[in-house]
Amino acid sequence: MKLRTTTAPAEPAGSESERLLFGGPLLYAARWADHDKAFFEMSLWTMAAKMPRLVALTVRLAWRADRRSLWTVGAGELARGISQAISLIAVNAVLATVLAADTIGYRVQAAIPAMIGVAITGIIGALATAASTTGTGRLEPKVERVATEMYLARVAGVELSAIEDADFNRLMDSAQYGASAARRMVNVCTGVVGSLVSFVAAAGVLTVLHPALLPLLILMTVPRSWASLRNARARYASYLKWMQHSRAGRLLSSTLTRTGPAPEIRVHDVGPFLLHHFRGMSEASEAEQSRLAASSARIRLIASALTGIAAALAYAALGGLLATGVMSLSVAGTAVLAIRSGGQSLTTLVLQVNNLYEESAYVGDLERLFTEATKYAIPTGGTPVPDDLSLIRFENVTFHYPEDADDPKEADAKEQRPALKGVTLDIPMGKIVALVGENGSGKTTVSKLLAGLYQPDSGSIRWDGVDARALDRRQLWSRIGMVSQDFHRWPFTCRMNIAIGRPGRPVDQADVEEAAAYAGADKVVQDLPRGWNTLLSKGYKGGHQISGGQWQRLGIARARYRDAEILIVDEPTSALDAKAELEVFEQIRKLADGGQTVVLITHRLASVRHADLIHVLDQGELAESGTFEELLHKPAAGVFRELYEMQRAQFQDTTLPGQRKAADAAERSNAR
Ligand SMILES: Nc1ncnc2c1ncn2[C@@H]1O[C@H](COP(=O)(O)OP(=O)(O)OP(=O)(O)O)[C@@H](O)[C@H]1O
Repeated sequence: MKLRTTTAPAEPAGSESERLLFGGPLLYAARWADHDKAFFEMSLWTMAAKMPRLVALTVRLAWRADRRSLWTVGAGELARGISQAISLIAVNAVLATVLAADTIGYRVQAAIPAMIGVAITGIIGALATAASTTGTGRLEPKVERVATEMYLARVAGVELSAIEDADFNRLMDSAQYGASAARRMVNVCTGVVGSLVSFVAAAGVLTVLHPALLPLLILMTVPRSWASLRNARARYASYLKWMQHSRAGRLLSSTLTRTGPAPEIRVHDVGPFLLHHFRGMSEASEAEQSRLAASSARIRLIASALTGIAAALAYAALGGLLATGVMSLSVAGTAVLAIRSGGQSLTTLVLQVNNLYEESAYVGDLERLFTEATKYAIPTGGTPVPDDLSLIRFENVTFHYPEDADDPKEADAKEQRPALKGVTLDIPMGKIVALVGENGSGKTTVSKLLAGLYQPDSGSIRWDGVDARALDRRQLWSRIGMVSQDFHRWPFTCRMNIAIGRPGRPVDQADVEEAAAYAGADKVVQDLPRGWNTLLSKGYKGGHQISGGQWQRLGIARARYRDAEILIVDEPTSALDAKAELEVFEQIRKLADGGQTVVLITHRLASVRHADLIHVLDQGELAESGTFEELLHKPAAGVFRELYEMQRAQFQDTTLPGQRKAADAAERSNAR
């Protein structure tokens, strides 16, 4: 049985702003893209089969978050339903006594115990509802927190290759809504349990009163249930269709309020332009909202008319039963009450089940992320890293970056070039090893493989003969400090930006200051308004911004503070002034004197003069290796010498004030 026969919503044509700014209907990875089709093609049975698992996941999350509150909610809902059933039976007793053939005084007196029963069950029902509401209120934020923590822990524990994988990325994107959906599911599940218990209570009472009444109750609720299902599905279909559009609208508004683009928005006067398109995109989705509201009103109107007809049928049947003497007046009165309360419960139940399904799609993504994250999880344990390490060797290492699987046709058409191909090189401990080569030659890739962030496709990286794949990865990382090209600028205090190099230990101010002095970051701190406590993020109160070169000094200080055996520095001086650059290279040289291994990636070839070993990479392959002198004085000029000559020529061409280039002078004398 299909819930709906129509297919998934067609691709949106896109608003004018969307076309102008984003080149047509947006190509973002839609977080619903994976399950929109599933939703629309899903039969009621598949849907019913899938839901218990997702409800169980939510219950497990709730159990983990706060089992006491979970018990409270369960017991509260059960008590509410039971009190409702007893209340109906008591009402029946009251009516039977009041309508019996006797004096009014006697009848009222006789009905008092049943009336007390109605009052007590009412009080119990109210208390149970209050307990359930309090429990749900306590559970909801905790479930969201537990689900978010699990999500974050799983994501933090996967390999870097998974984080860069397009499919996993899409899953991370959609699953991030799973935690808030799990929170809402707690409420919805409570609603389902509550309305189910209420419905069962009313249906039970009705069946006892007369078996023919139950189908009448169901008949009365069918139109309203149909309408609510239909409207919810229309809302959802519209949501799918317009999701990327709304996301783009939010992108525009957030761009206007973020600090990063703020200078350009002002200088280039982009504000009114963005506002104009924000309005354009909002108006397009407002039109969709109006269409939805009108269609929903229409459906409700039809449902109300059908409910009216069904109610008339039900009451006519009730009248028939009364007229034929099959049912007494008191039973008919109770039946009316039971039909009303059962009808309400059933409508709520259908609505809540519908909500449950909507939310469970998001929770399903969260569940899928948990499964996928386990597949890509960084292995725990392994061979201990040798204590007195003497050599790391890359043996015939070939490596491709994970491909973007978005367009397999494109991927097939263009055989991906490996980032590294058959690279064999040595990194002796306690030395300075430089990696040089042109842009894209594979230097950073070598450093990332060395740091255990990726594993080679073929070949191996051996730490004193042990394949790095077998090593305990956490231990391996504890030996490595890294200042990558795009090292993170933490939006924390200046002190924390250095101390985060050793996050597992308490902050040691003396070590922080030593590391800062080492990297020349002490001068940066002196100029900060609140010294070490200055928050290095402009968007917050007291936040302060520092220059790219100042950040770089902090990055180097952070790696120094980490005090790891192997320090990888990728373009450490790109943002430094000439004086600071000389200082940093001098400090790096001293590190090796102290026994630390430094793997230095740089384009400034003059700076690798003091390296013990230079590896030159060219298009992912090792072109040559040697010391600075060896590489410059090879009989046949290699890549290194070529690059070095080019850099040297740039400086020789530079004319200082009061000097004239030789060529210039020759030209002028010729002209004379
Ligand atoms: N995360 C990544 N995903 C896919 N390809 C990548 C990734 N990082 C680098 N590459 C590709 O791998 C190749 C080697 O890049 P790598 O960053 O190692 O070069 P590099 O020598 O460090 O360059 P540069 O001097 O510009 O920093 C390049 O072709 C690059 O496009």
